[in-house]
Amino acid sequence: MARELTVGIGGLGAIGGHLARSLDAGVEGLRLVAVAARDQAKARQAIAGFRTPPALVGLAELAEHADVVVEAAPAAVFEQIAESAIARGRIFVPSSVGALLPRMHLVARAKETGARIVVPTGALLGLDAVRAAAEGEVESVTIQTRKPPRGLEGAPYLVANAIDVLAITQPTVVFKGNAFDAARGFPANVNVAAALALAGIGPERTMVEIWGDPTVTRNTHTIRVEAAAARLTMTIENVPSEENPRTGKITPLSILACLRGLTSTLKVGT
Ligand SMILES: NC(=O)C1=CN([C@@H]2O[C@H](COP(=O)(O)OP(=O)(O)OC[C@H]3O[C@@H](n4cnc5c(N)ncnc54)[C@H](O)[C@@H]3O)[C@@H](O)[C@H]2O)C=CC1
Ligand SMILES: O=C([O-])CC(=O)C(=O)O
Repeated sequence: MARELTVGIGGLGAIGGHLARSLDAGVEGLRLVAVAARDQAKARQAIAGFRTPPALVGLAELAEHADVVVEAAPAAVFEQIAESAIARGRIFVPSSVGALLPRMHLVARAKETGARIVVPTGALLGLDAVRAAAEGEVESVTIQTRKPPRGLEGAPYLVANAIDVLAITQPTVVFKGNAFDAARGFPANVNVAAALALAGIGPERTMVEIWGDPTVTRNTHTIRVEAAAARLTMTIENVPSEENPRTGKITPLSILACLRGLTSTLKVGT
C-alpha cells in the first residue's frame, strides 16, 4: 500500500495559498487537512471552494492534525509553528529557513522527539550538488542575490543602515557578509542563503552578497562552490509572485516537489 501523509500549512500567502490549492486539486500520497491563517475571514473565503476544505486552526494546533507541518508564514511566527510540530514528532518543512539558523536547538529537540526537519530547496537550485560536495572537502561557498529594489524593501538591515533601496538607480551592493548575518538582516529576502548554508558548510562560512538591482525583473541567485570534487556555478532567475514580490513563483512548486518526495515510490535527486 502506498503511504499517505496528512499535511498542515501555516500561512496562506504566496507560498501557502498556492500550495494549499495544489494539494486540494489532488496529489498522490498527500492530503491537506489543516491550515492556519492570520485573517480568518479571508482564509475561510480562500478554502470555501476547495474540494475538501481543511480545518482552519491556530498555528500551534497544526501539529495536532497533520503528519507534515509546512511553515509558510512570516519569520516572526516561525517558532510557534516549529516548536509544536517538533514537540509532536512531526515532519516539519520550513519556508522561513533563515529563522532556523539562530534556533538550531530545534534540531537537537527533534532528535529527542523523533521529528524531522526537512528544508526544501525553495527559491534556490542545486542543493543536491552542494550536499554531495559537502560530503567531501569544500573550500568556499558564495551566493549572490540580485532583486528588483522593491523585493528588498523594508528589510531590517536596510532600515538600520538608512539605505533607501527604492532610491537606487543602478545595481548596488547593499549587503556583504556571512549567511547568519544575511538571514538576520533580511529575514524575508534571503532564506535561500540559509538553505545553502545548511546544505553546505554552515552559516558562518557561507558568504552572501545582496544587490538591489533596478535592471533585473527577476529574483536572481548565483551560487559558486569550490570543492575538492567539483566546481559549481549555478544561477536561477525567479519570476516574483504577484502576491508577494519578495517571493519567487518557484517556491511553492519546490515545496510541493519536496512533499511528493516524502511519499513517492520513485524519488529523483539526492
Ligand atoms: N525558502 C525559500 O526559498 C523562500 C522562503 N520564503 C519565506 O517564506 C515565508 C512565507 O512567504 P510568502 O508566502 O511569500 O509570504 P506572504 O506574506 O505572501 O504570506 C505569509 C502569510 O502568513 C500569514 N500570517 C501572518 N501572520 C500569521 C499568523 N500569526 N498566523 C497565521 N498566518 C499568519 C499572512 O497573513 C500571509 O497570508 C516568508 O518568511 C518568506 O520570507 C520566501 C521565498 C523563498
Ligand atoms: O524568492 C526568492 O527569490 C528568494 C527569497 O525570497 C528568499 O530566499 O527568501
